[in-house]
Amino acid sequence: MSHLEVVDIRKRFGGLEVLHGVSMRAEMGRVTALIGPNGAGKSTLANIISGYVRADSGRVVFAGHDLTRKRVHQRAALGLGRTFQNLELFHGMSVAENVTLGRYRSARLRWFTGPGRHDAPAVTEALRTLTLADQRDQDVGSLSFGRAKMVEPARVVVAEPSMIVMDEPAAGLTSARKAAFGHWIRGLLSPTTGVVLIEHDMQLIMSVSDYIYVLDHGVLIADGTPDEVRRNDKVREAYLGTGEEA
Ligand SMILES: Nc1ncnc2c1ncn2[C@@H]1O[C@H](COP(=O)(O)OP(=O)(O)OP(=O)(O)O)[C@@H](O)[C@H]1O
Repeated sequence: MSHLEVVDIRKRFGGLEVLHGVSMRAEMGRVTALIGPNGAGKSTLANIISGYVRADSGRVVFAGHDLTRKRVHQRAALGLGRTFQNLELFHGMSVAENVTLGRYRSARLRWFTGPGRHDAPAVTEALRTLTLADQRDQDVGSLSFGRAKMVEPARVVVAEPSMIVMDEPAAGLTSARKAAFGHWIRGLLSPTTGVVLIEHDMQLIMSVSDYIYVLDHGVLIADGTPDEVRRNDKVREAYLGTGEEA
């Protein structure tokens, strides 16, 4: 009952049909990846799951709740977390302050976190596991790109979500940082926590994912284990068309 499911989602922006009836399912304790060439509709689907964009039709169901008509904060309160493709950090505030803001996204936790509680155990733990502990009091604006990229996932996990949708969290990272981040993602998993990962880096995807959905031009062209997807001819074709290898 506690999985995330999207059922027959359709979305059109003006004359452009971006999602043509997409269905997928993400289980707790697993990394479920959503991959596909540029413009395939991955971020649009993430926005529909988290409530930033409304689908034209179809349903989003999480932990037995129909989220389709629920607002972003209601979805967050039910345990749905989301990282964004573009860094949305508050310059002029410290790393710890930026991360602490994530606690306020969750109505469930609001009572436990007063202003100035940058030392909440969840904040300290997120900073430690994402190697930001030494930078906790620095202005986020002074961080290197690689470290700044870790602030958003830290901000999301401190809300203690049970399903975390990550939109290209590793884009632009060095391969060493990507590998460490993949390890961190696996460490998030538990019987009550799952991850949906949108990512272009095939090495990262193949190493961290339990199950993969492949979207191309708004249509799911394949799904399966990393091995099944790697061997799929339609997937190879979609990626070879963009010059990338599956
Ligand atoms: N708000 C919008 N208005 C109009 N068109 C949009 C809007 N958002 C997305 N699109 C279009 O929808 C299509 C899918 O975009 P989307 O960002 O979901 O793809 P994506 O798979 O996440 O791509 P990428 O991997 O490049 O991030 C693209 O053609 C994009 O231009």
